[in-house]
Amino acid sequence: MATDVHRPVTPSPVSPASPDSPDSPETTVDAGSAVRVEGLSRSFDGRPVIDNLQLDVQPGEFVALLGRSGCGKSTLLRILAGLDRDIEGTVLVPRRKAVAFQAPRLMPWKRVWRNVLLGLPGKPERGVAERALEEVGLGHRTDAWPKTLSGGEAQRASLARALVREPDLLLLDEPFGALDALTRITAQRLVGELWQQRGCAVLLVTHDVEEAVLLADRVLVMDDGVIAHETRIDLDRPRDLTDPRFAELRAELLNRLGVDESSH
Ligand SMILES: Nc1ncnc2c1ncn2[C@@H]1O[C@H](COP(=O)(O)OP(=O)(O)OP(=O)(O)O)[C@@H](O)[C@H]1O
Repeated sequence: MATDVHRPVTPSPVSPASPDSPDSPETTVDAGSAVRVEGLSRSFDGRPVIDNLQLDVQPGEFVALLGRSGCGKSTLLRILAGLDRDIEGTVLVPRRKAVAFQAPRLMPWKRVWRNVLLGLPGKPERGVAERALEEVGLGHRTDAWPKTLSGGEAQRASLARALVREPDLLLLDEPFGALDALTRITAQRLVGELWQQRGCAVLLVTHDVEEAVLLADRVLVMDDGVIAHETRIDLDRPRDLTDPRFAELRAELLNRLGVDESSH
């Protein structure tokens, strides 16, 4: 079980008053959490999108985040990634974190391996990128230009770029959203395997209830600016989509999301 794999986590705060800094007095969260969010609020133009939200993610835990469009999932993810600091409340995350978005965001003028190393501190060697690309099954495209990659390959390159950071927390914002159904299944399987091998915590934002039940230890539903519901996925891995319990959990979550299954 991946939850047995616990990496040491050095939580670091993300807040307006204290950007990532080991000296911050807010670095007092116990190392038993990969993410700790307390009283988080974020407004846009006076309209609260996140409103006094609490969240805890354990080291090595795979958490999926569902919620209707516009409920604030990506906003929460961006805050956890440290990309949005205009917040109230406390956010503690490990220093080693990485994010992958729905759009792979590769620099077209850099070869794939250089994209993978982009933004890494120091002078990482090509071999670091090669190993990560091998891990995601893209070793044969190390020297390719991004524009020659398929959608699925570009998404793998984006994942490799996240993995070279050796994250304790991997933040995924609908990483499979733009992929065709078959490529998506392969990519989901890959993420599940990488997570089990790496033992990092994952927070996956998705619209796909089945994907959430397939991959996550725990599925959260966001509504009205808070985590309104959570479902623990008590299924062994690898998960069997034909298991009646799988269907039950899927139905429960669809119900929470206000989706009528009969019209699905
Ligand atoms: N920079 C911004 N300025 C103003 N409003 C914003 C900004 N970013 C997000 N919002 C608003 O905040 C709300 C939440 O957006 P967010 O992208 O977090 O939703 P989401 O749940 O990820 O949606 P989706 O599932 O459609 O991707 C939306 O109403 C959006 O318009």
